[in-house]
Amino acid sequence: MTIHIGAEKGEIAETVLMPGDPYRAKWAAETFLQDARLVNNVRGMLGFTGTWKGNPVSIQGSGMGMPSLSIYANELIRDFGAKTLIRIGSCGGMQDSVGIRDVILAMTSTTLSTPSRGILKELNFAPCADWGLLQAAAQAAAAKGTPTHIGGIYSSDVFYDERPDLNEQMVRHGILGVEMEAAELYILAARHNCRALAVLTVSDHLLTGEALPSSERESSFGDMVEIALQAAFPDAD
Ligand SMILES: O=P(O)(O)O[C@H]1O[C@H](CO)[C@@H](O)[C@H]1O
Ligand SMILES: O=c1cc[nH]c(=O)[nH]1
Repeated sequence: MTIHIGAEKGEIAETVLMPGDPYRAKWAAETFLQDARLVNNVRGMLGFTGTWKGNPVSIQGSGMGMPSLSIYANELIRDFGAKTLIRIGSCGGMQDSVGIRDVILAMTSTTLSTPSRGILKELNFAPCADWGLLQAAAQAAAAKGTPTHIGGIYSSDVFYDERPDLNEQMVRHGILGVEMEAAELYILAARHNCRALAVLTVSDHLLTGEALPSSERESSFGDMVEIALQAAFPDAD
């Protein structure tokens, strides 16, 4: 048990999927896991543990933004022994070629800052996904036929952005989408010798203004969850 996660030692699996939305955690656990049970409800940041094709899996909400993600990822890694952390998030599309409901696999993430800036100082550290997870997720997405894009994303500290010039530069430099957690997840995984990946579903589009309602962001992104599970356990059948 930690300050933010009420599970007992051993109740969290080594593989953890991390949506920002705790209700997406509940939906994903109830939809995709066998024998899923609630292991955390501190602050309503729901966490569940069950199995997928016989493999233990936890699904723990991270909250929104890198400071919140950092709390949960730190405790999952340092106190509960998590080794593989896969974000299952929503994002805003930033390229014409990226459509609503498409999946983005984040190879790397650009930021203005992260909670790790205090220790990285002047370094422009390049947060990157675990190659094995990325490769397995790409294969899983191709096998499903899900429209999928692989490349760089932008992890922003703000949802309501007042710097359109920054978004313009992201678009110009080929960034596929914007979300708010992946960069710090990748940095923490690197620091603690864990594996991390962000599998994202495009919920809205910065260029077209299209947007899905919150109900769909909570419980309709099944391809993303299956791709994440298959990436974690590529040999499962
Ligand atoms: O849908 P989730 O996983 O929360 O991800 C995205 O949605 C939230 C903003 O609405 C931010 O957390 C952003 O990263
Ligand atoms: O962080 C996010 C998530 C979804 N859509 C956005 O525009 N930003």
